[in-house]
Amino acid sequence: MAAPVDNPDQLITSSDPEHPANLIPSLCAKFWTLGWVTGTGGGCSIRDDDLVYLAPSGVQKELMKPTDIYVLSLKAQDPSNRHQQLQRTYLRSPPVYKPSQCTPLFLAAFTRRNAGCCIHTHSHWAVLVTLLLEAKANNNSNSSVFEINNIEQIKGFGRGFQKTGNLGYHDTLRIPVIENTPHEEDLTEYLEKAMDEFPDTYAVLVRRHGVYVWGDNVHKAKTQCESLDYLFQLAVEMHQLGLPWISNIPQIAPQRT
Ligand SMILES: CSC[C@@H](O)[C@@H](O)C(=O)COP(=O)(O)O
Ligand SMILES: [Zn+2]
Repeated sequence: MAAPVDNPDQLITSSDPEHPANLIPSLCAKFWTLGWVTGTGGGCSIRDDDLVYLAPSGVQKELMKPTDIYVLSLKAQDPSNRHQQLQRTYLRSPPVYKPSQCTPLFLAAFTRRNAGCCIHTHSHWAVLVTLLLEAKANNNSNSSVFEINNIEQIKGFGRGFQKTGNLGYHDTLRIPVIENTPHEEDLTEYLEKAMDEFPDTYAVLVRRHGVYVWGDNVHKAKTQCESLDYLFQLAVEMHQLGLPWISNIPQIAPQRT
């Protein structure tokens, strides 16, 4: 169990706009304008070394203040109890809320991938891609993975956990899809299974729900989430035009004189 902090509010008080307690509200306000966290859905969590900063549950994510933020110690969590968030201990809790239902999913990204930030969106494009995959499955294709290649924005993704560099233009980006569950925290075991099966993925789609995207730090989580949303929108529009997501186009050798 983490030692109690003398003044818990110190953990969320800073004039630095990059402090997680300031950054979570400002990022969520930006994400709201993109339709990623409207109607209280979606959210974002940041890890700074051992400290994890989390939003409350069921609040308008774009109107949050630093004083609404929860803080917990990662190493103080009981791994056998990580899905039962009512028994989780927090270093700092706001007086009137419950912590986000997404907490165990964010913690999975922090503990299993050493992520520094995890974003959950309810983006229409993410949901539509999972619906298209579901519809395609009726035509005998695999509905549990989204695949796309030969699109420039794929270069916005890291190669994978503990690997250096980014994917290349001709690489295939693969994002696993898990089925939705009535309660958000029950997604955790399926998200963890998808992480095991796709060790290099930085995202997991949730059917008819949205997507979880993480990165080594806030910058990487945000830019990967933006790249992914761009690709999901493109994929939906490609489908409407009858264009395939996977194409076998020839690699052009660079002409250097
Ligand atoms: C519109 S309710 C959405 C929630 O059930 C959940 O999916 C979600 O993304 C946000 O959960 P929250 O507990 O408010 O952080
Ligand atoms: Zn959600």
